[in-house]
Amino acid sequence: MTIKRTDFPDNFIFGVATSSYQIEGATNEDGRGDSIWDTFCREPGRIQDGTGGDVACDHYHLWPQDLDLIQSLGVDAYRFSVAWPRIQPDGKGPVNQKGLDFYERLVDGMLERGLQPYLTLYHWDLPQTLQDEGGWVNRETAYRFAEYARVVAERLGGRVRSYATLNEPWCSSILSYQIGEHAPGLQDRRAALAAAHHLLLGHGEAVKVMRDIVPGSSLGIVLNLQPAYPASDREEDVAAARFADGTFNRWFLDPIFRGEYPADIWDAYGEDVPTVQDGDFAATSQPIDFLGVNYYSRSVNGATGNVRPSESSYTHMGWEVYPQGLTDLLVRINHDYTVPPVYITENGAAYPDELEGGRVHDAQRVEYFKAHVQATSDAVQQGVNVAGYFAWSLMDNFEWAFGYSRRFGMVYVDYGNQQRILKDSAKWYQTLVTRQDAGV
Ligand SMILES: OC[C@@H]1[C@@H](O)[C@H](O)[C@@H](O)c2[nH]c(CCc3ccccc3)c[n+]21
Repeated sequence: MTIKRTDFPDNFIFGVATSSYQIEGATNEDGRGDSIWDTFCREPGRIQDGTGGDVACDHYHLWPQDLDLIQSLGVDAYRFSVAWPRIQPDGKGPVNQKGLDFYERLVDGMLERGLQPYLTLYHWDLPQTLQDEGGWVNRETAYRFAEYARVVAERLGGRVRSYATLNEPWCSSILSYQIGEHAPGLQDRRAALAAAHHLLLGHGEAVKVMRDIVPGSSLGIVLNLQPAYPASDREEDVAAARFADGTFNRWFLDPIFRGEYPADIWDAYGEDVPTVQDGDFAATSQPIDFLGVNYYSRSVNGATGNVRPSESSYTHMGWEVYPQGLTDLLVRINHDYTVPPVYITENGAAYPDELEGGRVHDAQRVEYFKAHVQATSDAVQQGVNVAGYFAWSLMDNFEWAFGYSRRFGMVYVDYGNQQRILKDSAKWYQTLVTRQDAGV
């Protein structure tokens, strides 16, 4: 039975998602300051294809046509992010009015087209000047973030009703300061855990500030959550899965929804645990109006490392296609935590798309979306309050350390001429969200 729009509540939101650094380009235009990703991309070897976000999808100039494209898909909402370095080129102090003007025009463009703006304040493009002072490892950055949030909310508050503070603090801390694959590319677990704490503190401080400026708006945070399954029921495999669940998921869910770090992981981290000051957990765990969940895949954990089930299929990122993991994850967080309405703020897959006669037959991506939209519906049927689903991504874009070598878009981007071409998956999504028979 093919999933249909009517399998969801009438007020369920379907959308598409992007982020500033991945699509905008124009990195030196209208007063924008350097971000840590501009710096990172200039460091040889950091990006697989040696590229950066200087041009990307040239969305900074092509945004009217891109909003037309989004509107043509028939979606209800558009999840985008604001580039902090466009708003405060030095990360603090003077505000760049041209940067605010751009996002004001962009948001007005969404509203004129009947698209609900879902704004993310921080999707990884930290102003370089703040990194020069320690970045998220420096507790002060949390307060600079709250000041930035104030500036954005004061300008856009009358138009935007939904704000996510952070996109994936796990990526902005562990992947960036411990694993080192993302900017600023450090490998220091103590630094990473300090960064994670200050990101969550910044989230809390920003929510506090925004409650007064945009009363009645929906404030939340977006987490990448990855359900962890033991490779077998052997004790050491079960322990490995619990540790993975702890470092990936509970290390962020607990301070937000319980006002504490999980004790098992806190103990495992030993000397590397962050300095927690009085009042920090009151900030990190203050009430929010939604939780954004970015889901792509699961992990299967064994005592000697992750396992790749041979019977599964894998995306171009090497991630297992496992839609059941989305249902399991949503049911689990709904059971283990007192959560507000949940949005799937990102879900999608990269495949090596081929442009053939002006079309892209991305059958695997269509199947991926069908299965995961179905998995979302299954969670709703099991009582989880899921309020929306955003496909990652609207269009192919800069895929961080993979550069342009991975295509996640439901719309193909020919970077040679910046043409946008709807893939079959965009057409499938259009039939789903516009309630036509999803006969495809
Ligand atoms: O990789 C695809 C997308 C990125 O383009 C988005 O900017 C970012 O929000 C995003 N997050 C994830 C999941 C993060 C993850 C990290 C480590 C392991 C598995 C998944 C996938 N994506």
